[in-house]
Amino acid sequence: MADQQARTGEDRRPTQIPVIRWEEPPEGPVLVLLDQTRLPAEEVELVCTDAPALVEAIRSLAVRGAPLLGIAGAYGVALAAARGFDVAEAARALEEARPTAVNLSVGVRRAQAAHQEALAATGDPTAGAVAALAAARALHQEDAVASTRMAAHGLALLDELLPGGGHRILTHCNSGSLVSGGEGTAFAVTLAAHRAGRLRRLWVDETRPLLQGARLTAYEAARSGMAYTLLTDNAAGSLFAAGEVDAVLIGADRIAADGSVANKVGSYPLAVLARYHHVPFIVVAPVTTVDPATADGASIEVEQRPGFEVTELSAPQVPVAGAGGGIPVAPLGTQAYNPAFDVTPPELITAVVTEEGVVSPVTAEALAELCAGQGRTAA
Ligand SMILES: CSC[C@H]1O[C@H](OP(=O)(O)O)[C@H](O)[C@@H]1O
Repeated sequence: MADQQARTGEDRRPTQIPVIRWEEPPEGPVLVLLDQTRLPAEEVELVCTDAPALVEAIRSLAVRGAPLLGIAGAYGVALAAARGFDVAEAARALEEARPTAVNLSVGVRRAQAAHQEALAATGDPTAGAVAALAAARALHQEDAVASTRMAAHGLALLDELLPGGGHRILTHCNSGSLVSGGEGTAFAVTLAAHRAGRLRRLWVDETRPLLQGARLTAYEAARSGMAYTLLTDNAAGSLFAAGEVDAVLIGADRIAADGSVANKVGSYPLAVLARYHHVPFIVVAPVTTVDPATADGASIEVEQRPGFEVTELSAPQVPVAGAGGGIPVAPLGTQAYNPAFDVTPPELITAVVTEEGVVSPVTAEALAELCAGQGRTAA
């Protein structure tokens, strides 16, 4: 059935994509971002010289994905400090740019704390700026290491749950290098399975409305050479019914203290399908995505995005047509419901894979122990 549609990647470029970098040209430090709204058609870089520009890049999803938002937020604080802007104001604006991914505030607060500590110790704004940049670089590097470790833990879990190899993995949204300082979270596990010769196929949900799957995961899968097949979000159910899915792997934007997981909208229905069809549903995320201060799923703020993202098909090269500049696919004036995320309860999650290991079953106690190991508690 699907074999003839299976693609083997045509592009052999490195799988590690330079999504973010700090540069110090003569005119002053800048943050350079790969503009993910232009992918896969164009690889265009954005140059941010201040926090407001970075806030806009975050809001438009030019830079996106929980771990990368944390890294970008930390660099944003460093940029404000290095250019002499109000660091507290920049930190506040960055944290408020998108509410659901906890990593954003974790990254911002880590760089801001480093800045404040150095400034208090020396009274020297340059020392503060240097400390904020060091914190951002450290977070960037830590995330790369975490990505490698999550990939190893995740592959070992797949091999344990699915003996015999030839894994057929379904993923939703995008969780590769485009969300990470390394090769990503859930996608990094599929990459590890591919390199080990144990990935039979990656099923890629297109992930309406912004198509992170079709535009970004397919882009990353093609670069890796793995066999992958794109599908509409609506087609996932029939794949489960046909017995074509061995496991679901997704990322996360915030994991509450009770184990509830906020991830791209469409993740919760996949968890229900996986439970009904007795398929493992695996969340892959760094420990920084676990938020001890958010008690449960109902406490997670789910970002509501503009309706035009649903009522229009947008593409950079499309001349302005609808309110959002895209091609209307609904009558003008149509109201749309557009939550960016949904929440999956812990009882539907087989395991959470982090750089510290696998949590299964997903319990508040196990997550609390994980966070305590990194000195992060609800207080
Ligand atoms: C592994 S973090 C990636 C995570 O972020 C995505 O959201 P967005 O594209 O809106 O930033 C999605 O929830 C992914 O699972």
